[in-house]
Amino acid sequence: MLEYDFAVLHSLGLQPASLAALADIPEADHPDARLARVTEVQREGLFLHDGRLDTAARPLPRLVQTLLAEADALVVGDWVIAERNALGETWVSALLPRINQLARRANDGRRQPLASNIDTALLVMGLDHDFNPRRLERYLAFTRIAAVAPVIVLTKSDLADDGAARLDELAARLPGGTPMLAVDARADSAREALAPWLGAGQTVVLLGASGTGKSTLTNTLLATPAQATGAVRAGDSRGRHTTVARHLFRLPGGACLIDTPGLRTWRPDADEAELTSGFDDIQALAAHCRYRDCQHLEEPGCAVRDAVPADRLRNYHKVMRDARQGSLTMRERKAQTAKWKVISKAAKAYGRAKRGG
Ligand SMILES: Nc1nc2c(ncn2[C@@H]2O[C@H](COP(=O)(O)OP(=O)(O)OP(=O)(O)O)[C@@H](O)[C@H]2O)c(=O)[nH]1
Ligand SMILES: [Zn+2]
Repeated sequence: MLEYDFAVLHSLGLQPASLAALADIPEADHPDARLARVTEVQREGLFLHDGRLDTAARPLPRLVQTLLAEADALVVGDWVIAERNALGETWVSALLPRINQLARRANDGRRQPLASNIDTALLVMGLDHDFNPRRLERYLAFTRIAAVAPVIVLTKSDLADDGAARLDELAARLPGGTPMLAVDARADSAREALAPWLGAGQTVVLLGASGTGKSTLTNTLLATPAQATGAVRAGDSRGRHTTVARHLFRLPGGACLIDTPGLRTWRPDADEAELTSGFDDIQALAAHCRYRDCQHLEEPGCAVRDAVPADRLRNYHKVMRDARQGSLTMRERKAQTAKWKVISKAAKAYGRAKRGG
């Protein structure tokens, strides 16, 4: 059985639940096997961290195939079993079951896994002109489906005159219980406000539209209080982010921050039924609609339409439309692939016939 130092791996975000399946993974029995976390994924290879060392590695082809069969792939945040061979190469042989995962549906309908094993998603939105409760509502539904705990982070509190009113508006509109805070993303106080979710071994992601302050917040979180004083920091704040260009990196307080292209603004990989479960008030009311397949549009006897605020219902319909569009292109793509298979078979047969004749 594979040996590991839990304290060291925990500092990289390992949770006991990830280890539950270890006994069932044959690769873990290999004498050279060790546990590591995927910190970056590139086209050809990836980077792993084992709590002490950063190593370039590649997944074994059979692992790639197994995952591919389920439209899956290794992502940043995964816990894996890796082995170093006599040539000094590191190969990933197995993937530990994920606690959760954020995946998105690309425009062509393909599923694109993005990041895994996340404790908290910081949903970032500006209190300035970017303020958009509907978008936040969708993000909340998405994180709920992915089983990732959300925290709403409203940036640019220093720029908003009516910040308090907007906070009240959100509190009235959104399901209760979601932590919500307003910050100036540039200030040390933002780091202090987020401290409860940034303890050692916690893994967080930042989700939000462009320009909402994710990079600014990242730089603030990366700065230790001593560094964060004076003009020095203001000058190199951008540079600091780029020099730590790992997609999973550790914050001074010991949390892991995943920042991966494509994760920042994201359309989830979920079907209509799953998305409905993200709007649990609508789901509960739908049981009382006259028609089982009620879309909550014009149908008579709809229990949802009267009870749910119009704006929230419109938002729900938008999410459903997007989901349907995604699955449509998915079907089209499958049809396309099937057609290509037939064509290439025909082409091969034609080639054989020609060579034969
Ligand atoms: N005054 C003020 N400005 C902020 C705050 N947060 C971000 N900004 C500014 O808003 C602009 C955009 O912030 P970024 O951090 O680059 O936004 P982003 O979310 O990383 O944007 P993308 O990289 O496009 O995804 C920058 O000029 C920041 O300085 C804030 O809390 N207060
Ligand atoms: Zn209905």
